[in-house]
Amino acid sequence: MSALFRTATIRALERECIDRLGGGVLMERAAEAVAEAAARSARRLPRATPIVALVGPGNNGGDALLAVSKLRERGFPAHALALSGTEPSAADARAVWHRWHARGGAVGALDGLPAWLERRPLVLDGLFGIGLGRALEGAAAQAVRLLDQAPQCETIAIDVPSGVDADTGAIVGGPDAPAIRADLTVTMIGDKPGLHTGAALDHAGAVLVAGLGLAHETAADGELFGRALAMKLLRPRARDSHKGSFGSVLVVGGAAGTAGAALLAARGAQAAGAGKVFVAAPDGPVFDPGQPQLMTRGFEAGHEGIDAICIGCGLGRSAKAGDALERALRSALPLVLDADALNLVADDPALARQLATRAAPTVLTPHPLEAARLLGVSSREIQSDRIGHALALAAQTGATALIKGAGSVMALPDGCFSILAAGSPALATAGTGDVLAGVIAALLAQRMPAADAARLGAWAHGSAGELWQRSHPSGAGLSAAELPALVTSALAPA
Ligand SMILES: NC(=O)C1=CN([C@@H]2O[C@H](COP(=O)(O)OP(=O)(O)OC[C@H]3O[C@@H](n4cnc5c(N)ncnc54)[C@H](OP(=O)(O)O)[C@@H]3O)[C@@H](O)[C@H]2O)[C@@H](O)CC1
Ligand SMILES: Nc1ncnc2c1ncn2[C@@H]1O[C@H](COP(=O)(O)OP(=O)(O)O)[C@@H](O)[C@H]1O
Ligand SMILES: [K+]
Repeated sequence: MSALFRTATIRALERECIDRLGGGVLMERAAEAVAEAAARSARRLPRATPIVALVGPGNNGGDALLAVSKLRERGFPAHALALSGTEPSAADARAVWHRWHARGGAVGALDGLPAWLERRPLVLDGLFGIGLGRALEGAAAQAVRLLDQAPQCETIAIDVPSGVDADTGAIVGGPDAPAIRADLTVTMIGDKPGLHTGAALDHAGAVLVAGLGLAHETAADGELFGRALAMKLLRPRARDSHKGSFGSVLVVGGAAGTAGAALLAARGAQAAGAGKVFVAAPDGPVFDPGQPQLMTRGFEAGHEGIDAICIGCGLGRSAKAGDALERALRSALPLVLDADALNLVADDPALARQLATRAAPTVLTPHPLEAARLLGVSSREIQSDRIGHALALAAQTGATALIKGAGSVMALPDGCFSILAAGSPALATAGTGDVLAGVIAALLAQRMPAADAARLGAWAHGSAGELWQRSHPSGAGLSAAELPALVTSALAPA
């Protein structure tokens, strides 16, 4: 499934369903999905592994308590530890709470968790879901810290790992605030953007969507772009083709000291299938001894014969660089703006105006700090809402905006967004972004629309990182120069 739903949409779907079916039905289904997932995990774990559910004050806690009840009916040793000893205020959770107590069920206090952790339980996190309104504190925060020190305990988060914002993927209260680290998140009704980008990637684990019987694909707010969608965009190379069929990319960048950045972009362009690749560098021609087919162009030369421009990698911020950017923005060619091209735009309102009025396809590929400069905020603010800021950047510039980093986000000026479901921390090394800029330019040169080029390019790049990590499990040591060959593999039709 690829549809992503914001909390407000989930709430609307939930209300619609409750109006139709009455309260309690969705919680029944949600708890069944959690119990099923927990039973599957428990069967893999040593016999008699206890299951301990952390029960919060809202309906997330209701899901957890009802799941415990269902697991006990199936014979599993499941137990509940509640954040509060008083009945929940949320109606559905309160009904579950009363039924549980009426049947003589016991609920322990959350401060009993340390004794349970000695028995390596399977933990169900039902502290908070989409109703989390502020940072975890008190006993809930303490429980999360204890679990962090017990990584050997498998954890299943109910709906959202407690502490994670379901819309943004940021930790509520900031990067150092407490949040559950789950092995699996069973998320209700539909998938959530906040499970797939930024900090959430270290908290959600695998994501299992429990649709609860609601049909709602048309209500989606965004898209999770993975292999299935990527494969649909791939076209086989025509047999009757020649190098002119696949477009010519001009890479503008590679000033003295950072020539490699432009050469990496050029390698990326070639790896993604460009017919011809040219490099124009401000301080004289640059060469890639391993890639003799790359051609050079004078820095001031025009754009004749070029189908897409990739500008900014190692470009520097000289007056000459600014002039080249002005010429590229003025051209009617598809354009990728990366690195110093983005910094130049951030510093110069005239260039920013030119970008905003550009009609030809334009893709911006900022990392969070570059995005921050363009939007006049801090990179911490960008990371606190990567999707919101990608949308703001697309709206401000009229371009396709790709905010890179774990769970890259692509946004369009019309308000659509995609999260790229591919990537690896192996890519966190200098020069990998240059390769990506070249890859996207090559797809543009092959006449792919900007949104498709950005999504497919970023997906292939992320998948290349994953491919590398498969044979290098530590994820350390990838050199950007190795990446293009892996991008080519990722772009192979299934
Ligand atoms: N209704 C249904 O049928 C279905 C519901 N579903 C389930 O319901 C979940 C949503 O339930 P929910 O709206 O009750 O919110 P939830 O996340 O449990 O927390 C809200 C409570 O926490 C409190 N609170 C918040 N932050 C806090 C903090 N930092 N520290 C302390 N307290 C804090 C807040 O109190 P307040 O902010 O008012 O003080 C309130 O009491 C959803 O994620 C899914 O699991 C689905 O299964 C589908 C079917
Ligand atoms: N932890 C990570 N997880 C996934 N992708 C990452 C991670 N860190 C970096 N990347 C990817 O690596 C690339 C780095 O680009 P960038 O920061 O522009 O580097 P450079 O300018 O050195 O080329 C981006 O595509 C980014 O998405
Ligand atoms: K939870």
